[in-house]
Amino acid sequence: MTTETTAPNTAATGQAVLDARGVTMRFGGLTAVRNVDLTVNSGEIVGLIGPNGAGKTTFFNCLTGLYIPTEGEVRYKGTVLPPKSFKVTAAGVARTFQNIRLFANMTVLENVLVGRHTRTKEGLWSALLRGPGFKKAEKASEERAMELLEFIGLAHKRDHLARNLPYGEQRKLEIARALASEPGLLLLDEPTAGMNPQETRATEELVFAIRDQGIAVLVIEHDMRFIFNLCDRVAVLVQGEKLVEGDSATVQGDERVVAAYLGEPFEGAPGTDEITEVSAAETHADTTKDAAPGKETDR
Ligand SMILES: Nc1ncnc2c1ncn2[C@@H]1O[C@H](COP(=O)(O)OP(=O)(O)OP(=O)(O)O)[C@@H](O)[C@H]1O
Repeated sequence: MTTETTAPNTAATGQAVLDARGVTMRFGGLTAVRNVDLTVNSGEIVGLIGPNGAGKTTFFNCLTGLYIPTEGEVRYKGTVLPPKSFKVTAAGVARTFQNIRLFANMTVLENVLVGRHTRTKEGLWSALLRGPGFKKAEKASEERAMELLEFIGLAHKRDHLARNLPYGEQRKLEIARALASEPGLLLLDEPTAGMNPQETRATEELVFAIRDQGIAVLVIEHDMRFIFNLCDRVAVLVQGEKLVEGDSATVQGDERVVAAYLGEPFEGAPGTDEITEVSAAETHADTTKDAAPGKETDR
């Protein structure tokens, strides 16, 4: 695989913005995420990759308060995040979803304004009475929303209904809505899914521009070219466990990553201990059966 580093990271990387420690998420008997540590520092773009069902989205959900992890702790700028998604957003962590979740019958501008609700202080009465405080806040919010629409290149479509936008623009609008909450960390879940190569390239530039504005980014994506071009660091999840973490070259050169994607067994693979135990138990059961008196021979 070729990698071109199109936009080297000139932003200063530093303090941990996100610090997830020992995150485990179980659903009944299934451990979807097991003891995962991950740090994202200021100025960084970090990628999270892994085969289907590896636990990437579940991990995102643990970071953003949609799930309360069975074990582990998630800190944003040193403070443990509350287990409620709107509080996580208010704290400074915004996200987009794998499946677009726009308000289809609202305009482009209205969708971005919705994203600002965690940043407006005007109360219910002020909003209902549309008093001077509310009007001032509303004007400021609209100005900021328009700035964001300029930033993502959709200002000219402010009054279009979200449902009428082409797919790639809907994805961009989701990003603008997430940015409207003025996050310090943006989590993107498959931002280029369904995009053509030009749209993917434009998204790459957009993510670099977001990083250059001082927002750290954690991104899940299946498009490896996109990930390896974009990210300062990449973590690989396999069967809920972090297998490898490093810069793009390290991860691309790791045979275990290739093997995990191809579904080939490798030494130390997550789940290997369990598989070995089950095979040993099966062999033991077969041996016992073979040795048992009265065993029928194959005919
Ligand atoms: N709410 C849930 N209840 C039960 N099992 C779940 C739940 N959410 C996810 N899982 C299971 O957890 C595992 C990890 O799923 P997850 O969606 O996090 O993987 P993923 O890496 O994001 O996959 P993909 O790349 O296909 O989106 C899967 O086995 C999935 O079936």
